[in-house]
Amino acid sequence: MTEQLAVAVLGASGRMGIEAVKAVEAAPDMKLVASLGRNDSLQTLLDAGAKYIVDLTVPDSTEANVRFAVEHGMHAVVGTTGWDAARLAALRELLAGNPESGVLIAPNFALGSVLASAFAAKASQYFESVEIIELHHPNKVDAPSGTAVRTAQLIAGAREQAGVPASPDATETSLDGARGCDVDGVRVHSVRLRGLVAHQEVLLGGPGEQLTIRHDSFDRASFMPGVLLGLRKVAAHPGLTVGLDGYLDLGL
Ligand SMILES: NC(=O)C1=CN([C@@H]2O[C@H](COP(=O)(O)OP(=O)(O)OC[C@H]3O[C@@H](n4cnc5c(N)ncnc54)[C@H](O)[C@@H]3O)[C@@H](O)[C@H]2O)C=CC1
Ligand SMILES: O=C(O)C1=N[C@H](C(=O)O)C[C@H](O)C1
Repeated sequence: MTEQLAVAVLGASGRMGIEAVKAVEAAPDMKLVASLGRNDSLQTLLDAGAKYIVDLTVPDSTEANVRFAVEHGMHAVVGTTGWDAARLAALRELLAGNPESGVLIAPNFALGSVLASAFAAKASQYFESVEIIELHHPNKVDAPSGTAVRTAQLIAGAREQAGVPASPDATETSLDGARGCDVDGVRVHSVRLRGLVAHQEVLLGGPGEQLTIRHDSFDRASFMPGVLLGLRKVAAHPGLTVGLDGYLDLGL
């Protein structure tokens, strides 16, 4: 039998961390060597012999955690939000000096969500208007969601490449926030509602028609196959990969 992957979960007491601990423990090709909470020292990773980390913490912590992992020769699978362009650029630079390590920053681990974002980007080249509505549980600390930001960036890139002009919008006066926020020219609206987990709709409008591409995560179990896939693939992809689609052959 091949050697088991020595995995540490950071944020292990959180909503996602609890699921990830269970998923790694149940995976025959993995061994959970450490589970870290907010007050645990990163030194624990070295003492436990971790070779892979799964980061499911908070935007304020994730950058330092990944930096530590890379500087100590580990691979990192990261679901935490907050990886803006400046943070990604700093990480790329760090990885250039540590070329053995692989890092996956995955805004969403659910396969359906990854597909929905890719389909939306493709479809957005053929519609005049596009807007995103993301809907989440009310305990979420960041808005808009990382998934919505990523989806908007993919859409903006696809439309720019296809030469599609900005979505029409005649708004002259509005209350603050009424038109959501602007991510690379795409309007994103955030809903926080008790009972929800993680959901997103991309609305695409053309003359006399609308296409809606919707994905729903009803349970955090939906994210676990993607976490395990990321762990199995990350070492074979040194450097930085943004989006689980980087490990999939979507052919879109
Ligand atoms: N990529 C994906 O598919 C998904 C990503 N997320 C993202 O994952 C992150 C976590 O989400 P939840 O589990 O819902 O949040 P949560 O708030 O339930 O859990 C975060 C946990 O991290 C802990 N923590 C904070 N700093 C830490 C540190 N330095 N070391 C270790 N633990 C630390 C907190 O005490 C807390 O227990 C968020 O950024 C969320 O947006 C959530 C769901 C899916
Ligand atoms: O906080 C969450 O719950 C989620 N966070 C990620 C995001 O911000 O996109 C992924 C998923 O939407 C759930």
